[in-house]
Amino acid sequence: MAFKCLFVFALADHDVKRQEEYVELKDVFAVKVKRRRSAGQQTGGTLLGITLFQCKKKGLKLKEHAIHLNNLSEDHCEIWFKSLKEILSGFKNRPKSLKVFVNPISHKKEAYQIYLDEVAPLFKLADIEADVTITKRKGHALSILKDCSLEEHDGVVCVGGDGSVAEVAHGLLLRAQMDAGRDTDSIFTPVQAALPLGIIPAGSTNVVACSVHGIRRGMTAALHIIMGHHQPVDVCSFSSMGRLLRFGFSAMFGFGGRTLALAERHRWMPPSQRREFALIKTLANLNRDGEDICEHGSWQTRQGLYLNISIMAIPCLCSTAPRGLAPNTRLNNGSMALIAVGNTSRSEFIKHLKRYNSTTNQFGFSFIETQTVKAVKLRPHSQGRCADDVSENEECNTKTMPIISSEGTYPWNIDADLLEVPSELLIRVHPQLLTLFGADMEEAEEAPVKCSCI
Ligand SMILES: Nc1ncnc2c1ncn2[C@@H]1O[C@H](COP(=O)(O)OP(=O)(O)OP(=O)(O)O)[C@@H](O)[C@H]1O
Repeated sequence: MAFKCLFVFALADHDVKRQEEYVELKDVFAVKVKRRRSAGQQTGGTLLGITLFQCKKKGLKLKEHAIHLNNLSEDHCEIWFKSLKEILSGFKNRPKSLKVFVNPISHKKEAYQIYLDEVAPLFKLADIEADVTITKRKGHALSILKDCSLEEHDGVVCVGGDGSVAEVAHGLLLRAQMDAGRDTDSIFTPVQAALPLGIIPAGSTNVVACSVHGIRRGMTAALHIIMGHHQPVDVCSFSSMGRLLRFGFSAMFGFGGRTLALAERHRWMPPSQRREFALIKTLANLNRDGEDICEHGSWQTRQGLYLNISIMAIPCLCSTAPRGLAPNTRLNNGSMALIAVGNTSRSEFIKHLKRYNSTTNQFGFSFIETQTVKAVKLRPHSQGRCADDVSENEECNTKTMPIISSEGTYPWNIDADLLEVPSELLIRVHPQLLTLFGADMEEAEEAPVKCSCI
């Protein structure tokens, strides 16, 4: 639907010229009557015309752009305002009511401020009702999503980092299974989430937001929600002993799981410091886990010593891996990337890690195997493995250190969240199980490859 505007403007030499410009109404998300008011005046004021708010695209960024149409007639402005409002309210997928979860402790504790500064004013402009919960503890969003009435909402929004996004995505999907009467204590076929999920990135890595928006920007994320841009994504389910543990987007076992477990045990440290500490210490104590990996299809089996195993349903873009932790998968190609890093020397492993930051293929090593899979069963083997919190000077002795943690479980890093799993884990991909508010990254231009760390 194209909306034709005629602008008349005065040039510097006072020569008046006419110039025609077009605005497509599908790019407009709000309309307001414009009035001049004195300071403190809440109502009334001198009519100036109407203002259209357009969503403009520049590369991967979305920006708000105001177009003022001057008209001093109350009657004309009222007709225009009402007609435009009616057209805008007819656009499919644009939410009118949202359930919003804000994690106040994400990253530098700035999630609520990001919401207030960058998101809430745009929601207000677009006449979107937002029911905001500031989460009080881990699991708070999940417990609300299990019980609350979702009928009056058109979407759920999470303002936070990957841990928060994973919790809200899991909550939405779990709720859908409960509503559909699925038995999650069995290997079941899950149903899709009832509502789309919007992500306002406010964490430290934001891999889900970056994978679905291409960039980390509150305004872009908010405008994708307001405009109702839908992006279906594949989701994994993680089950052990026939029971669903959770839904998620990515999992790491071995180096990735152990680094997170160690970081979690040093929660008292500032976030970036504890991540760096855990990374260095796990590298220093680098050891190999014995694993069986069965891939789906004809269930191919691999058995051996591995340093790390990653299974990812989405590319997992972030600033430290601008092409993604799993550049060989897509948001909704119905499969997962399995990346198995076999036994090698510490220096070769570090070379592989460093390549995530560069444009060189991080998987171009003889000790790495990548596969495209629909399901994976991973069974860790009880053989020499170091505990991660050996003291700084203590040598790691694989003969005496316990294979599994004191709780008798193996640490998995599932969407940056630590999950202790007692035995074999079954990971299945479920095509397009969740809809996110975001760009179609297949159509979007490639994000520039920049690197900074490791
Ligand atoms: N009020 C709260 N106090 C403590 N933990 C909370 C609270 N609200 C939510 N959480 C939990 O905090 C965890 C981490 O949050 P989040 O992922 O948003 O931040 P982050 O760790 O800084 O970011 P990233 O995961 O991108 O590194 C989540 O698992 C979430 O469940």
